Amino acid sequence: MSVFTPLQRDELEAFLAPYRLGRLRDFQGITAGSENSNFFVSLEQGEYVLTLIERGPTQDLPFFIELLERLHRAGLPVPYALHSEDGKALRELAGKPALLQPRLAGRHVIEPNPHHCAEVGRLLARLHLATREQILERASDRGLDWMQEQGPSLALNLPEDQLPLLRDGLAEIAELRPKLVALPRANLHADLFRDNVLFEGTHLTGVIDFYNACSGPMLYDLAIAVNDWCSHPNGEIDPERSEPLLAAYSALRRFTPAEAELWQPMLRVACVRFWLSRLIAAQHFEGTPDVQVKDPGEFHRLLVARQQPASVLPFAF
Ligand SMILES: Nc1ncnc2c1ncn2[C@@H]1O[C@H](COP(=O)(O)OP(=O)(O)O)[C@@H](O)[C@H]1O
Ligand SMILES: N[C@@H](CCOP(=O)(O)O)C(=O)O
Repeated sequence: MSVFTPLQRDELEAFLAPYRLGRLRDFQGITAGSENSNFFVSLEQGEYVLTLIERGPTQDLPFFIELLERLHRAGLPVPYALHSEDGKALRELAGKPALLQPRLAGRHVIEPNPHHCAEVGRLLARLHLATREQILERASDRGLDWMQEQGPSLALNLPEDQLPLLRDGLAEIAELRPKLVALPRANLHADLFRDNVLFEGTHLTGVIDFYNACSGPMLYDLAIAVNDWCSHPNGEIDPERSEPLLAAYSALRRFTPAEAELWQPMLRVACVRFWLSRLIAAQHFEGTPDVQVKDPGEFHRLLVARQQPASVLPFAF
């Protein structure tokens, strides 16, 4: 999104003082993103990102802080909350929960090639391996139950010809639910889209926006990533990108036969999840200045394409 909560220089200076990072040189709101208000903050001692949390239950913020701290300690290129001089990682600014994090280098890649995709596969495997032995439990607030709750009312506003697809998607989720939740679990990013990853060349330098992170089946993270990183504009999966992503992942963690069996349905579950959340965002924010609204139709196209077998999980090697 965008900046939902504008900041004045003097209130920002007062907020930053306890980090002891020198004087404020400059700051600017970040227009990318869709959930929170983010600002690039330039201080004498370096470059930072300030996030004001705009959505979601604030009782979950310690989860995000602990997860990122753990991933940072495991050597993953993630932001993590800096502590002020009185030891606080989570503070408040303009009435919102606020975090100050180091600014990661790199840029978003809009048209990824097979090398970028392999990096994304490796990163996901590292994230899962770093957490699966000691999972920090958090149910997604946009998980399977949420889809079943939201789907029917959102369906009411869909064009007639899109309805059956959503209805069938929700029915499949209900039917497969016991199998999906029994898949191998870890902590998930659960939103690993291109606009949440930074690259320098083909080297992955940062993963951001962990506010959908949760515990759940690792395969779901793969499905979310493949849908976004490896799809043609018509929604079909491009094997030249999906195969390197899945191969790089499985070189670090082998897929199980149950994961291979559920791969196609999981790709559809991930389509339904983001189709619904984009429909909600479009309802709330369409036409609002400075707010980026992503096209729900993209996930309709992807879900249409995922009705045919789309890609194979390399579980055998
Ligand atoms: N730690 C960071 N380092 C560098 N850039 C960042 C960092 N955090 C956020 N950004 C920038 O801010 C933008 C929005 O951040 P994001 O977390 O995706 O927002 P939202 O929570 O609103 O979806 C990103 O696209 C990226 O350009
Ligand atoms: N990356 C998603 C937006 C994040 O999902 P949300 O449920 O937190 O809005 C997208 O591209 O739709």
